[in-house]
Amino acid sequence: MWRVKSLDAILATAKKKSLHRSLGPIQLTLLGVGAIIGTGIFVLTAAAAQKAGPGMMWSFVIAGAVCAIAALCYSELASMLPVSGSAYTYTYAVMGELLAWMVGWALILEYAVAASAVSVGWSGYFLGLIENALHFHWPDALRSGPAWSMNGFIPVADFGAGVVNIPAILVALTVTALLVRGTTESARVNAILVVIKVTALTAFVILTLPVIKTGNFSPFTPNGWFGPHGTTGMGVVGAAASIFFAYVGFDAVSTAAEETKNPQRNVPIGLIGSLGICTIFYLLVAAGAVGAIGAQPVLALDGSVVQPGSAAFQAACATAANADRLVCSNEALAHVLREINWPVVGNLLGLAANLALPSVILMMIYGQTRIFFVMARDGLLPQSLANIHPKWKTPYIVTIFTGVCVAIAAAFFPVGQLADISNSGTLFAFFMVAIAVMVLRVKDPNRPRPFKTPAVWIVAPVAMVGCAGLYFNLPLESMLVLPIWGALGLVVYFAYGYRKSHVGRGITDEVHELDPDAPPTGVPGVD
Ligand SMILES: NC(=[NH2+])NCCC[C@H](N)C(=O)O
Repeated sequence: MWRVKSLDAILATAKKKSLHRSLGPIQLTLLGVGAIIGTGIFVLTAAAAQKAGPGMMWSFVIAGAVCAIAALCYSELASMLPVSGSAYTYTYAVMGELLAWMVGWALILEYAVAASAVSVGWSGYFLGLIENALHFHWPDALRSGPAWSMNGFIPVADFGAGVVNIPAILVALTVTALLVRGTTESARVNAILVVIKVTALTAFVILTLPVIKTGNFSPFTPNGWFGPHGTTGMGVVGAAASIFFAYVGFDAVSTAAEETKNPQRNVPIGLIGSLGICTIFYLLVAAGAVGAIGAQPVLALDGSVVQPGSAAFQAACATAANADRLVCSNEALAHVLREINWPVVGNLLGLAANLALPSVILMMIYGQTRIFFVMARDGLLPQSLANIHPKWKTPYIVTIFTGVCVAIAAAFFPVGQLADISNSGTLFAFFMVAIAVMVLRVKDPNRPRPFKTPAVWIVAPVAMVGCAGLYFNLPLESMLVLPIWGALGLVVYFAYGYRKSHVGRGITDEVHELDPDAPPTGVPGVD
C-alpha cells in the first residue's frame, strides 16, 4: 500500500499532449481570477459576517494568505507533473497508493460538495431574482432544505424552516444533463463570464463605498478571533475557514503551467496576481457590504451566539427585526444593493450571479468525474465507472451518479455547511501537497522543476500549519465529516482498491490523454 506510481510512468502517460507555451503573465492572472470568483463572495459573505461581524475583513486576508502559500507548493508539483488528477496524482507518485487514495477520496468530498454548495448559492440568487423582479412567490417549503442542529452527535432536521431546495436540485441536474451530452466550457464563454462577474462586483463596490457609515464597523470583532468559549468555527478565524472557499480555484493557474512561457517567472505572477486581485476585490466588497448596511451577527432568541444555517439561526432570522440583516440574506450582495435603493442594479447583480454560477457547478462536477476517471483508470475504483456513452462520448455513468449525489446534498443542506465540508477536503489535499513537495525535493532532487517553490523549507511547513489551522477552526460538525469520510474510504480501499490496483498488479497502464476512453479535456480550471 506504500507502492508508488513512478514519475516516469505518469509522465509517459502525459507525454502525448505537449502543449504550446503561449500564456503570458496577464492571461494567466485573468485565468486565475475567472476560476476563483464565484459563490464564495456572492453568497458566503453573509455566513462570514454571522461568524465574524465586520471583522470578516480580516478573515478574507487570512484565507487569501493561506491560499497564496499553498498555491506556491501546488505549483511546483503541477509544473513537474502536468497531468490530470492533480493532488491525487502527485501523492501517488510521491507518497504511495494509500495516501493517494485518501487524497482522491478527500477530493470527492471537495468537488462534489462544492458543486452542491454552489447549487444552493445559485438557488438563493434565483429566488431573490424571481421574487424581486417578477414578484413571483415560490412556496416556502420548497425554497430551502431543513435547518439542522446537533443533539450530541446526532444531527436533527427541523422541517419548519424548509423541506427541500427545489431550485438547487434543478440547477444541479440541468448541469449534469449538459455534461452527459458532452458540454464543456469554451475559453470564450469563460472570458465572457469573467467580465460579467468582475463588472457585477465593480458595480457593487462603486455603489456601496460612497454610502459607508463608519459606525457600521463597530464593534469590529463581536465574536472575537476564535468565537466565544464553547462555540466552534466562529470568530474571525472561523470565518476565514469558511471564506477560504472563495479563493479556491487558483489551481487553474498551476494546471496551465505547461502552457506558460517562462513558467518559473510567470506562474508565481499568475498565482499571486490572481489571488492578490481577488483579495483586494473581496476586501472592497466586504467593506462596502459592512459599511452600507452593517454586518453584526444575529443572536439566538436566548441571546447566544449562533452558527449560520443552524436551526437557532433560522429562528432568529425569521423575526421581523432581523429579516433585513446582511447575515440573514441568501443573496447577500443583491440584498445590500436593494437596501441602499438600487433595486434594479441589485436585480442585475442577481442575474449576473445566476449566469456565472452554473459554470462553477459545471467545472466542479466535471472535475469530480475526472478524478473518478483517473482513479478507475488506476484500478482503485471499478473500471465500469469509466464507461463511455456510445453516442455522446462522455463518462455518463459517473457523471449521472455524481450529479444525483450533488443534487441530493444541495436539496437538504444549507450553503455554509456544504462549503465548510468542501473546505475540509480541500485543506486536507493542500496539506498533503505541501508534504509531497518536500518529500520529492529529497527523493528526487535532480528532476527538472519548471517552477520551484521559493524558500520551500519555510513555505511548505507554513502552508501545512495554515491548512491545519483553518481546518481546526471549522465548526465541529463539518470537521468531523472528514475523518468519518476517511474511515469509509479506508474500508473501500482495503475491500477493493488494494487488490485491484494496477500498480499493485504490475500493470503499467499507458492510457493517454488522447485515447478514446479518456474523457474530453478543455475545461479551464479543472484537471
Ligand atoms: N475546488 C473548489 N472547492 N472550488 C469551489 C470554490 C469555487 C470558487 N472559489 C467560488 O467561490 O465559487
